[in-house]
Amino acid sequence: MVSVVMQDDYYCDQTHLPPEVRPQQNYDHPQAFEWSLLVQHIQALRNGESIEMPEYDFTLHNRSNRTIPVKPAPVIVIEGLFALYDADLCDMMSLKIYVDTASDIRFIRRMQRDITERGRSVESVVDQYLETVRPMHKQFIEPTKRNADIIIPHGANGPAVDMITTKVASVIDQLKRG
Ligand SMILES: Nc1ncnc2c1ncn2[C@@H]1O[C@H](COP(=O)(O)OP(=O)(O)O)[C@@H](O)[C@H]1O
Ligand SMILES: Nc1ccn([C@@H]2O[C@H](COP(=O)(O)O)[C@@H](O)[C@H]2O)c(=O)n1
Repeated sequence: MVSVVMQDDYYCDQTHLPPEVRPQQNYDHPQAFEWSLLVQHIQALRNGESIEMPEYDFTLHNRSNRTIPVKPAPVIVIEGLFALYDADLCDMMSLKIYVDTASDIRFIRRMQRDITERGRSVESVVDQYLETVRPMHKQFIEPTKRNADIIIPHGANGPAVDMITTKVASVIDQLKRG
């Protein structure tokens, strides 16, 4: 019923870069992503074709050598920091949602996640946050709020989820009626 495409998995392949250089890249700039492949994959899913989504390994700062098969479905969810950035992708969306969360909460979650799941140190998370994550958020992510149909404050909450569920059900209903 739902195909989920994670934008993180479309970070550019960095096999050409020496491993010691990879951690220094700016991963919060739009150029860090392979947009053409993401757009191509969304178009394929919309045309009823399956895709092989790349798989990204944050511990290696590179794509893994596996892919994730994604089947087409009536609902396609694109989730990620830059989900509302690209105009071509936004044009294909029936519902655009920006989930807002306070910056201190984001930072705490990121610190815990990057250390437990992505092989990072406290120092590297703090350095990266100050050098790229924070300024790029202000420059590129925050403005994409303007592209949203719905802005959810304070993370997911019951009434917002109910509204989204109702809207998605109505889009599916319209599709069924043709
Ligand atoms: N609503 C929430 N309440 C508590 N912790 C959360 C919530 N959402 C995400 N987290 C935690 O924050 C961290 C980052 O979540 P993740 O899904 O990786 O975020 P991102 O949106 O950046 O991909 C994870 O450890 C996750 O468990
Ligand atoms: N090699 C990489 C690639 C990306 N990042 C950071 O991940 C963040 C996006 O992932 P979410 O799951 O939080 O959406 C982004 O802010 C990048 O800085 C990284 O650290 N290393």
